[in-house]
Amino acid sequence: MTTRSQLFVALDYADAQSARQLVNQLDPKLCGLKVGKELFTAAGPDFVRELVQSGFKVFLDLKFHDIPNTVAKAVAAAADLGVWMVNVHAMGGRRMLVAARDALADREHRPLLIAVTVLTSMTADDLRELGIERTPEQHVQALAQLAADAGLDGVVCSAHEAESLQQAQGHEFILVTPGIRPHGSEQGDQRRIMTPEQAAALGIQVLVIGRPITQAKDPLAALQAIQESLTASSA
Ligand SMILES: O=C(O)c1cc(=O)[nH]c(=O)n1[C@@H]1O[C@H](COP(=O)(O)O)[C@@H](O)[C@H]1O
Repeated sequence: MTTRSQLFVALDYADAQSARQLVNQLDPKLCGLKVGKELFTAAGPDFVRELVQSGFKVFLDLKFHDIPNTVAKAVAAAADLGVWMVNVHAMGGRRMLVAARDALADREHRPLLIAVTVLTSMTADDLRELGIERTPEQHVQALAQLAADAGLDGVVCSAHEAESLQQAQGHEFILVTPGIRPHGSEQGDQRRIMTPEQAAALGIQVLVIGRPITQAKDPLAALQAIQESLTASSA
């Protein structure tokens, strides 16, 4: 293998000002930035443009899940913001995924298009309650196959599913794994978790980490410590 994993910090802050306090200390060479539902709802597209203009790779994590026409228009609007990656829910189904892919085709700037499979906060029991009898691993596999068939660039999954997905889809298919928890950090609402070192050793392309950095006393030091441990473990 191994692809060097890129670290994306989940900027799950209540407003642009709080996010800026961390971003202003960061260098685009150190990490990418993920803007999710909380910050986007509060700070809007202008803040996303600001991050893009500062040179950061931005993952716009709005997990679009709607009828095909609506999702196609939404991913096109995301592309107009200049983001590096955007995601949709694989559970939106094949026609929605294909509509999203087609909306980005032939664009001068085409963000990577990634499908969320089974949220990293979910367990087999949660799936069963929804009437899904597959294990998370089986359901992730099936949804990843759907995403690959629809021509998407990769999936969001937990690091636990990485090896089986790499076997099924090859190493070009992009794996984005949240639920990353440095040793000793709090699990919170995440369920299918792994340490950054273990996830990086699997050759996962994008590791998403939020609270272990953003809730740390010194977020920059927490991020640097993770980066250093990744460098040390890959040496
Ligand atoms: O698409 C995502 O980014 C995502 C998918 C998923 O299955 N699980 C998941 O945690 N996320 C996001 O990844 C981030 C994880 O943050 P922490 O749990 O604080 O590290 C959050 O912003 C979530 O919204």
